[in-house]
Amino acid sequence: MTVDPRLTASSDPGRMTSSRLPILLALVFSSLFPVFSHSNREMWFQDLFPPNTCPINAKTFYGIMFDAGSTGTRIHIYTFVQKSPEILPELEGEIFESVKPGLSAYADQPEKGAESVKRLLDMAIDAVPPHLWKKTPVVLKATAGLRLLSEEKAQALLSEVKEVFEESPFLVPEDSVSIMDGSYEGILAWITVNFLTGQLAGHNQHTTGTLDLGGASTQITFLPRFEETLKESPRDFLTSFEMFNSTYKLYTHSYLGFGLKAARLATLGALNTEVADGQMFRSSCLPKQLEAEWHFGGVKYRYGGNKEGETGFKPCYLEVLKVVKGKLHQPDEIRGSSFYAFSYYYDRAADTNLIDYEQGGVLEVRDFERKAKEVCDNMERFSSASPFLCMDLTYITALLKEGFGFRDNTLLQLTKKVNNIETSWTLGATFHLLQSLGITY
Ligand SMILES: Nc1nc2c(ncn2[C@@H]2O[C@H](COP(=O)(O)OP(=O)(O)O)[C@@H](O)[C@H]2O)c(=O)[nH]1
Ligand SMILES: [Ca+2]
Repeated sequence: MTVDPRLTASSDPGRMTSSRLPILLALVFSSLFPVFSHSNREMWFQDLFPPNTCPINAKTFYGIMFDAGSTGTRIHIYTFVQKSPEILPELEGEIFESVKPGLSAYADQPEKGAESVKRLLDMAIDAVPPHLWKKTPVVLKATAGLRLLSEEKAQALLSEVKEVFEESPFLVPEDSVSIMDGSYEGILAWITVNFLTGQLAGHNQHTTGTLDLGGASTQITFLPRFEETLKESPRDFLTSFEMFNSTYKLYTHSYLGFGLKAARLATLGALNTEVADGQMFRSSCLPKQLEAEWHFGGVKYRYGGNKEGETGFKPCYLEVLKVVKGKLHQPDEIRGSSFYAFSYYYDRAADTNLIDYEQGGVLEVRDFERKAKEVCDNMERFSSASPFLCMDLTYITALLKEGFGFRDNTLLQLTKKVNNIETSWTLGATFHLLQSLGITY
């Protein structure tokens, strides 16, 4: 088990990152927790402090959310602070840590998988003060990696994790360990991003759509502005979701098997096939002389370059096109909009210096294509980073253009953190959890 440096490099593991969004949170919590309790536990030394600064009145509460992704497991420990009964709570910060590989890699050793969760949960023991353990909910939601496993193997992993939770001192709600429905993954990430950018406060909302590219699945979510989109979209792509006293009618879909790593297998012709012993999968998107092995979802694959045949962007694009062309719904409305994009969109853009690793940045769709051409047509120069770099960039280009139907000049805001909080569905999920438990002081 190793710590994923890309996820932790900027997140300063184990240390609290602070993000105060008082006005926004005031609005959020007033609707999240409509019955607001006004405590009157007065202390003799309250008079020594100016109003609202008395430390004894500051109440802190926590929410622990695990993201069991296909490539790694992550813990997000959120802290909320209510400084006085008169002021509404603030999102104080997040502690974030991750481990690799993901739970699905332990399909045949569920106890070992649960152990990786336990190690992360130990961080929460240190982060949350003992007197709040019992009031702090802990939840794990698994995504595409577990969706792709057999029901039996997935359940074995989930029940081992449940045991770890039950042995912990935290509050374990019903259904605390589960596989999340793909549509929630998109909705909750959309809630996180639009909450962190302040778009969910007030009525004049200019929300932004979100694009998440995981290892095994990919999500697109936005708030449709045109009647046409509502009429033309498949019914199961439209979901009503209530949060912060508003109802959002969102367009969202999770495409299973279209995550970056699943797409590698699909391009190699190895997805959903019985892999024969010693079978070799070749692609024009890989360096000519390459021959190697790759483990994904508990299966070993042998792959390599087109020794004799063509390599480079053109043949690679044609290969990748087969994976996406005609497979995704293309809502007209998104062609002219801009989107927030994170996860592997961010990682690959940062790997190739299209954006700064810490700051992120704004790109056009065509920037990914330009970079894909540069890498694929000079494979020797780039293959030391990852032999899959050409395939990944070409897939991202094809997914955006031919899959979703974005224009060359569609703007993508590549973001890993907003106000020091990870742009992950986990914050949206924590709001939902706190709302359902009615946790408030
Ligand atoms: N910065 C950041 N990146 C994340 C987080 N969660 C997942 N990722 C990224 O998501 C990608 C992997 O997707 P993963 O969640 O394992 O696969 P999925 O199960 O298909 O969604 C990688 O690019 C990770 O860096 C997070 O909380 N913060
Ligand atoms: Ca994910």
